[in-house]
Amino acid sequence: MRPVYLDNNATTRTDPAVVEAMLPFFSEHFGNASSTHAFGEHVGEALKKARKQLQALLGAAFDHEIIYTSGGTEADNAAILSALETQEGRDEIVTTTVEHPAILTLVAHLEKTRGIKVHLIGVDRHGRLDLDAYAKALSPKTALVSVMWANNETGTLFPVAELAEQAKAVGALFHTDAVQAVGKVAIDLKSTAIDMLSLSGHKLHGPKGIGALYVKKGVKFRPLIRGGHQERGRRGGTENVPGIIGLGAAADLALQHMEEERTRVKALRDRLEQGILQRVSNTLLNGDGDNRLPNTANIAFEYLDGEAVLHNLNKAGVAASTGSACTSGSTEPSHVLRAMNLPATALHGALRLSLSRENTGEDVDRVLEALPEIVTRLRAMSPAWLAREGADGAAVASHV
Ligand SMILES: Cc1ncc(COP(=O)(O)O)c(C=O)c1O
Repeated sequence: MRPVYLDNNATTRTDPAVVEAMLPFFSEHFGNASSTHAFGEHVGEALKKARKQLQALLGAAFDHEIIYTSGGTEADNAAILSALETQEGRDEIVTTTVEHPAILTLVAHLEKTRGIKVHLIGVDRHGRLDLDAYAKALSPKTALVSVMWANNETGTLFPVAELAEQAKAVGALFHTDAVQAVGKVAIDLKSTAIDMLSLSGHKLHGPKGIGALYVKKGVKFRPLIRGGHQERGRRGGTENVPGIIGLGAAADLALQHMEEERTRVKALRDRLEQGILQRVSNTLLNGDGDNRLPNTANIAFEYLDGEAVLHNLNKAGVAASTGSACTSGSTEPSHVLRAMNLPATALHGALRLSLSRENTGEDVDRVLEALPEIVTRLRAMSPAWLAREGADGAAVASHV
């Protein structure tokens, strides 16, 4: 049976059209864009086109606002470290408890090694940001605010445009990790106060190992990687030409399909989610019901271990995740779900199903067929579930 892939927030399949666009740049057009001969010139032209394609997806005012990086993690690191250098006299960072480790690991390191004060803003039960705490944390000492556009585990969207306005009012720079949002939601950076934005090719059907940092015109930037004059001196090193061409092609496809795919994928996701919630008892939907990426469903099965559900789903030919790819395999509950204060009964039982434009109604049917039976079987073997049934039975008996 054809495997069903529902782990698109971890990574997506590179679109065949993207691969096709990249291929000539490994062999036929192998030149270095810095070279002045014909081999290099052709590459230079192709890179310019790719930059325009990404600019269009982001709604950036200028194509030189884009700096290519090796992915989302590098873009996040470059943004934070640059802001600390350029924002003289300011030594505080405001971010959230639910960021990706690409942000959280770095800010913890900066706190420890450089004495930077980090304000971690919390979220509520539905993953919504504590806006009062955010407003209170901002001050003339804030160098940078970094708040993700969309959460990788729950898909919850943060109101980044408004948050950026508030940051601007205190003179802080505003960065957003939009790795999960780019290609899935409409973005028009020229109409926002967002100063910097990170993205990653492999989350939007582009290749792995390529990403970008958008830096608004006029915002000072200090390179993370110093070297040659590539990227206008803002990121040294010979360009990953096939990767950049692939990212451009992926951006172009995302823009072409976004409207139509967003509606179709959301309808599939909603049917999947509702189907699970109706068929399986003691399930919790994690994340902001309305304000969410159209492709992400995060559901916790009480009294179960998400890893066991995942393992059984894998055996049924369905690939999904229990949380972020970087932390799966560890038995620790996700930091995002912990920050959301999930009940202890559900904390270990989360399953993330993330769709893409490649999924079909048949994929949804396959999960809806397999999952309820898996949960019933695992619960029948779960001491916690059986103890709960006993406890509920006792409660009903005493009530009667
Ligand atoms: C929200 C978020 N930020 C950053 C990253 C890291 O991106 P990359 O894999 O390109 O380094 C990821 C990838 O999982 C992500 O989901």
